[in-house]
Order: sequence, then C-alpha cells, then structure tokens
Amino acid sequence: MGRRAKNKQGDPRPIADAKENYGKPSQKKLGKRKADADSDEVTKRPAKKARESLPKEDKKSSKGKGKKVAFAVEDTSAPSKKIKTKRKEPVEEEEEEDDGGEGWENVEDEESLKAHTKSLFNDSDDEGFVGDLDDLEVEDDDLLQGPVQELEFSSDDEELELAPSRTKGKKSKQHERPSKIIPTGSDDSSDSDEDDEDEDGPITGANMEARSRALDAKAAREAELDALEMQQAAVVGEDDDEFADVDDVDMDGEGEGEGDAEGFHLPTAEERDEEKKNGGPDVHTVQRRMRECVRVLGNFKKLAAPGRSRPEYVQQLISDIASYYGYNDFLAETLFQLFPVAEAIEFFEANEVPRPVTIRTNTLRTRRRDLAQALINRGVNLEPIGKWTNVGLQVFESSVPIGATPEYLAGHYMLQAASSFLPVIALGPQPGERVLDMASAPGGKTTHMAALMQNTGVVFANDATKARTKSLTANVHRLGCKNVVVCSYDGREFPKVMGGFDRVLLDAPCSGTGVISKDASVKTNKSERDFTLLSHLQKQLILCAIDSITPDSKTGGYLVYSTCSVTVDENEAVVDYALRKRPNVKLVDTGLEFGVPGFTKYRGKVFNEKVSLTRRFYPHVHNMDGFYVAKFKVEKRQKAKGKADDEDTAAVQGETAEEAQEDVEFDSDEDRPYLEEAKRKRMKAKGLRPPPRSKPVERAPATVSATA
Ligand SMILES: C[S@@+](CC[C@H](N)C(=O)[O-])C[C@H]1O[C@@H](n2cnc3c(N)ncnc32)[C@H](O)[C@@H]1O
Repeated sequence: MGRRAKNKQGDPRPIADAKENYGKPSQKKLGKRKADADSDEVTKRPAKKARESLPKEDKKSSKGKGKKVAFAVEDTSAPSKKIKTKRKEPVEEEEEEDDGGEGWENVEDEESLKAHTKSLFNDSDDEGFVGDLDDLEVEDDDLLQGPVQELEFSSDDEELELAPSRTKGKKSKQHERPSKIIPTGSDDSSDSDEDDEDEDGPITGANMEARSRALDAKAAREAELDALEMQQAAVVGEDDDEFADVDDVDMDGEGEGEGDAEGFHLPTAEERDEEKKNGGPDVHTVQRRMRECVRVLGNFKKLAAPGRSRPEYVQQLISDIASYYGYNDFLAETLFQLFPVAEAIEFFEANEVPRPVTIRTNTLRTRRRDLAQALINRGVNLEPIGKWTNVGLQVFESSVPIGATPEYLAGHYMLQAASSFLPVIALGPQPGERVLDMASAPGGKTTHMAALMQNTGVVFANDATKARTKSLTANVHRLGCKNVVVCSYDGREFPKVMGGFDRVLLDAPCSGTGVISKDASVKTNKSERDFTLLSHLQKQLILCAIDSITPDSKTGGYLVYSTCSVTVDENEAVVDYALRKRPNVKLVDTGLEFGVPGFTKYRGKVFNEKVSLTRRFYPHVHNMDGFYVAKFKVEKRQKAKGKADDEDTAAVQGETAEEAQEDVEFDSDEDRPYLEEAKRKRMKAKGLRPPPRSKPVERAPATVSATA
C-alpha cells in the first residue's frame, strides 16, 4: 500500500466522525491550534466547532439562487441503501433495529442477496468480462505487495488502504456514511418520475436504488448550478473590483444588516502585524473573525465598518484561512480567489474531509457485480458509485483491509479515486488502438485503458520517474494487462521517441491542490515559483502530447489533458496555451456528464471561449478530489494563410516529427528563464556544472488574449 495514502484516506468515515478530523492541524502551521487544543473542546476540534457554530447551508433556500451559502460543508448524503450481508456483525443487527423496514433489510438469505446484488449491479452496464479467473498469473509475490509510492508529484491514484472498520456499537450506519459521490447526467433521465414519487411512495428494496440515484442527480444539478452561478458571479464581480464577490451572501440567514458583528473589530494592518508577532490570536477569535469577514463581504455596503475597504476584509480573511487551515499565504490566496467568498470556505472545509473510498472493477478479470458479491461476502459494505461509471464501487465500510483482500491481490480491482476515472472515460480508448499514457505511474489510468481496450492494441505507459515505474509494472501485472508496454522517458522527448498515436492521455504532473484531503503537505510545501515551473512543464508536455498524435487516425486523434489540481495556471492557462501554439487542435466536449465548465476569464486573463468545454471537479461540489479534464481533437495541419502570428504556426506546416519536436522548444522571453532553469537542473542532476544564470529580461506582465 502506498505509504502516503495509508495515512490519508482511512476507513470511510461518517460525516460526523470525519468532522473530528477537521482542524487536525497541519504539522507546520497549526501548532498553535494544537496548543490551544488542550484547553477546551472547541480548540480540540476547531474546524468541527466552526462547522457547528457557524450557520449551516440551507440547501432549499439557496436552490436556484446561488446566494445563500454556508460557512460549513453540509452532509449532502442521499438516503443510502444498506446491504445486509450473511456475516452479521453486532453493529449490523443494531442497524437493523434502527433502520428496520428499509428495502434492503428484506435481503436475508444468500439467494436473495445474490438476486439483489444482481439487480443492483445490472450486468447490462458492465463492460464485457474478457478474462478468465484461471488465467491469473500471480507468480511473483513481490507483485502482490502493492505499489511502491514515490511521491514527487501529486497523484490522485495512490493505492489506498481501507483499514478494517471499527464502528461497532454505532447506532445507525445511515449516519456513518460519507456523502455519495455526486453523479450524473444519465441519472437525470430517470429522475423526474422518481422525484414525483418521492413525496408519497414508500421506500422499498426495489425502488431504493432508483430513488437514491434520483436524489443524487438532483443534488448534483443543484450543486453544479450553484457552483456555476457563483463562478459567474465571481467573473462578473471581478470586472468592477478585484476583490468583489457575491454581494448578497447571507451567511447566517438572519437577514440583511443583522448578525453578530457586535463588538467585532477588523484589525488594521499594524494590529495584524502585532498580532502575528505575538503568535496570533486564539482559534475562537480566528473563527469568529472569519465568520464576520465572510458575512460582511457578503453584503459589503450594508455591513462594512465605516472607512474600511473590501480588500482589508479580504486580506484579513485570507490570512485567517491560512492560519486556521494551515496553508501558506500564497496558496491560501490562490485557492481563495477561485471562488466567491462563501464558496471558498466550503472548498477549504471540504479539504479537511476524506473523500469516499472507491474502487474500479478490473473487467479484464471479473464483472462488477461478481466483485461486489465477493466483497459483500467478506463484510464490505459498498454500492455502485453512480450511473456515470459502470465499473466503480464506493466502499462505505469494511471489516477487512480493502487493499489486501484475495480479490485485490488477484487483480479484480484497483483502489482508485473516482475522479481518476474521468480522464479515461473522456479519452475513450478503443480496442486495437495505439495509445500513449505519457505520465502514467502508478498506472490507475493505464490499467483502466487496457481494460477498455480489452487487452488489444497497445498502451505505451510512460513515466519519467523510473522508480515509479516499479509500481506501474506491478499494477500492470496484477491486473492482467497484456497490451501494456512500460517505458521511462521524459514526456518532452516524445514524439522523438515514438509518435503516431491514436490517443494520448497526459495526466500531467501537478501541484495536487485537488487532493489536499489526501496529502495535507500540499498546503505548505509549494511556493509561487513551484507553481510557475509546474505550469511551464505542463505547457511543454502538452505540446509534445499533441505532436505525438496522428491526425490520420481512423478511430481517434484525441488528447485528454488532466490534472488533480484546481489552479487556473495548471489547467485553463495550459489548455489555452496549447490552442494558441497548435492551431491544428481544437477542444471538444469531454463527454462527461457533470463537472463545472472551465474558466474562460480569470482575473484579467481571457482564454479561448472553447475552454468552457473543459471540466472542473471540486471536492465541495462533487465529493471527489479536485480535478480538471480537457479533451482535444488533433486535426491535419493546414497551410497557414498569410503570415503566421507566431513562429510556432509556421513551424507546424508539413513538418517531420523531428521538426515538430523542435517546434516544442520554447523561445519566447516568457519561457526562457524557465527553460534555462530546467537545463541547469538537468545538468546538475548529471553532475555537470551549470552556466551562470543570465540576467532576467525586463518585460511587461503578459496577459493572455483570446484567440478564435
Ligand atoms: C499525476 S501523476 C500520474 C498518475 C497516473 N496517470 C495514474 O493514473 O496512476 C504524474 C506523473 O508524472 C510523472 N512525471 C513527472 N514529470 C514527467 C515528465 N517530464 N515526463 C513524464 N512523466 C513525468 C511523475 O513521475 C508522476 O508519476
């Protein structure tokens, strides 16, 4: 099991329990909170208290308005189903009493359990099972130890270990479950009828699944609408005032002008410095101040103290967010700016909660319903993730370590974050194709692609970090993928190494700001410079990925670019850059049924309007890791009409692979310092002495302009 993941995503926790993890100080910054923690209950679990003491979201009142937003993240769990297994733990019996009468409680004997499972995991939506259990080649014990994790870059696909659950004695599992992963457009089709029935029909085993999905779909629609509206509000507001946000957020639902501002004083810059010198205020003060700042920023004209500006409140809030949640100031500000004020708090709160544990059925070895049955028999409480995936299962509770079951060892499933399914679904590799996974370790997506291709064609699974290809190879073997070739090149060497691919996945090395709930070190271990360097690496990689695809592909010609980060510089800015540098590619719909459209404008930058076809996924909206997916179609290169507007355009006409590679080279002033820095690093790594740094070129700050 991954060292890191082991500590990060444990057993699926009920939202109530998960709250106890809130405010678990990140090593560096929250020592203060820890120290306070001894004094009383509030400081022990600051975030939890914050959630409890702060106004809760009123989903209904916010519906369709996107105005009233909560400080705290609500448990949006849809009513869950329960699977009663043959193995009866005391806790199960207790639950039965609590939740008796639900449809699932009727599933008592093995036969009905099987029938029930069958209906739940309707085979019709399962990918074809193309393997044979007798085929299993589990010869090498080492391969069964699970992947070695070497975490240089953030990855969403860590192998997660679900420790045996210790929830005996808890009253109701309904309340223990984490909220479901928000799906699904396809659910929409069936939900209208079911919505109607919601009001009057009793919940039975037969309708439980459908009704649960209808509720999920409804929640998804509402959440996405809210997020979209808030995103739009942010963009509109941006034009007037850099710090403008939703002006009418009513944090406490008490109505305009009211609230608990009494006695609240927004510190001046000097007072803030003084406060910092003295070790900062106690956690109660920080909480209260955050709440007040959010409230005031939600209705600034009415609630602001005379003479105090919006940026002052914003600065105070960002500073408090940084200290309360344990981020460095740069990252706190970068993430804060992505959302309207109140939504930003939801995002930070969601980062304190583990995401649901999910697994992906390996259809090369088994079928989802057979896997589900086998795991249920071992005491695993699970259900399908949602209609949007026919291979995913969400694990709610398990009495066995989910990363060490015989089924796991035999490669029947991959422990994989739900968000990681998305780029592969978007790419849709076809049997017989030639596919490149440019940054592939530890292979969650590679093995998914191999399964979709039914072990035909070929997947070149590349990763620059040699050590990480060990875990990649182990997973490829464990899951029985026979169409995978593992290699280790810097992605920027493609297509020189090889080209002519039908499809390429570039799941790029990134900062991991989408997976903070798994890896809290991201909060503090990345500087502004790291983000800039990453963005440049991503830009170089995406051009190489594009150039590795053959526009002549009969079946494909697609690139999917994805990251487990939510920053604009690593996502929309990279995609926009690729569109500008490679006129022969265009963005196409990802085909994903949910997700928030990518930004087309962001803090003064204007991107290609088609960037709205890309999709963002957020922990507080979709209950998944933060993620980004863009899909490109690569077309034949046209002869440029007239003079090319940048030197790259000319270079792409009728070029050879070698020329295309040259084309990837960065030669603008913008890129030169980063190229030099990368070159220095490479030389150092080889034990060579790098040349002295050249003087930085003075230039006006670049703004990204829209292209047609
Ligand atoms: C987000 S992870 C990939 C996760 C993987 N796609 C999966 O699904 O399991 C990014 C990977 O990029 C690799 N990487 C970093 N720089 C690279 C480069 N220049 N070329 C190719 N791979 C690179 C890292 O070693 C890391 O394994």
